[in-house]
Amino acid sequence: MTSSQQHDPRYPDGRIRFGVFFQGVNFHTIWTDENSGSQHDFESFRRVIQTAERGLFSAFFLGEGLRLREHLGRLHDLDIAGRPDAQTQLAALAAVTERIGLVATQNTTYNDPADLAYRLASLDLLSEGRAAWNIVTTDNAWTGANFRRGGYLAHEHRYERAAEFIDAAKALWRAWPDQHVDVAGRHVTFSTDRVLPPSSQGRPVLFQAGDSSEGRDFAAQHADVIFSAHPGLDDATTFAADVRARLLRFGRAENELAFFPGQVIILGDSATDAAEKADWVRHSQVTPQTALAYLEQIWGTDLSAYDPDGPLPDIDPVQDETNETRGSPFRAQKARELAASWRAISVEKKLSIREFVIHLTSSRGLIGSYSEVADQIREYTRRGVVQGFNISPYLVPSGLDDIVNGLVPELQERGIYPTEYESTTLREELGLPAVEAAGSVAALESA
Ligand SMILES: Cc1cc2nc3c(=O)[nH]c(=O)nc-3n(C[C@H](O)[C@H](O)[C@H](O)COP(=O)(O)O)c2cc1C
Repeated sequence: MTSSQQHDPRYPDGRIRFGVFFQGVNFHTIWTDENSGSQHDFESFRRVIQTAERGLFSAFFLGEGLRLREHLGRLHDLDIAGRPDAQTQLAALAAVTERIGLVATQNTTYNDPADLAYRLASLDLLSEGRAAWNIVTTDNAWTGANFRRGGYLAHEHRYERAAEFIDAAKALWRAWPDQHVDVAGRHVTFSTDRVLPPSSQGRPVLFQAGDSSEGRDFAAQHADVIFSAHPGLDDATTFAADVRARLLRFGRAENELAFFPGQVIILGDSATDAAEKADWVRHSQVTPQTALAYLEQIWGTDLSAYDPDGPLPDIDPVQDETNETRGSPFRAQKARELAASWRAISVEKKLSIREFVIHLTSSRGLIGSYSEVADQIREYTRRGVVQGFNISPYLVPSGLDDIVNGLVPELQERGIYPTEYESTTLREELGLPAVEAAGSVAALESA
């Protein structure tokens, strides 16, 4: 493709789509701001989703965080303090919207496929073809502690189970009107009938979020959309090339999988205005206590005696897994290495604990005036490396207002954003291929 081309020919409509993303457990949303709503109130989510729909967003997307982060008996100060169950919330939101997609993140490690497939099919049917499932394998034992099977699965077994799980769910979704499904795999075993007809989009759209080689293979084999943590232009380009090579290996076309990285967008009337806002956002997200809690995930020990405006701790992490922050994705043996590299960066850049955590967690994002950010987004559509951004608002419920009121019109003027909803189902809205008709496969043989 030459730079004179308007967009990548593999994606003829050349448009970007937006989703709005609520992280599972995080300190991204500034719930402490006086203009923020409550993370329990329907009203917060109603306002966000209706603003997103006014801005023609493709999807409202919930991450899954079934436990709060806890370290040495203390909860993280800015983590959201629990949120209503995803499918209940999305079912309620389906009733106050008409076109926007509804995405629930649900893990394959602790759920059971017949039950989850049924619940997702219910949301899909009741929302008239707007449901999607973001498939994750979830890497921590603390989530497992919520479930009867408990515990934790090693990485390779998580993806082995995920593959059986998705095959079983797809078999159930196809088994209409009157087919019986028997599954007898290593991880998944059940015998049941499908009880619901397919929705107008056939089955829920499948997103996937997992970044390891196994995770990328899983997406290349099974997903319709990959939700990535690679939002920067160059990073997104390298990531897309890697995953497209995998798609070809699994016999799928390069454009059969849409790329939707998470993204942060901070807008201002001028570049300076946006930079000032970004600075305020980052200092609001990373409070002194959050900065210490962030380091405690790696150091594995109480750092409350350290000054957040002083240097990083010169002690080594306590390499005892029982001290790990519950929910931390880091394994203890990597902590010492990571701590040494963080210390080196902070010394080189002369950063205090708090400034270092801000530096580490804020390297991403599209920040600028409305027209600058619209031009940056045009570059993504030219390269064809992302088909959408899953935008995390830093304020709820007002965080999408400037995007919908100011950025969307700029993108529409450039011809790179929809000007209306063109379809009634999420699958069509995202330009994804149709799924095979229900009833086409009798049953899944033992996996
Ligand atoms: C962009 C992105 C978003 C994710 N969101 C969630 C989430 O909301 N809930 C969750 O339990 N795991 C989430 N995960 C983590 C995955 O479940 C997975 O456990 C983790 O990435 C490890 O898998 P991997 O080794 O393939 O990367 C997310 C991962 C990525 C890359």
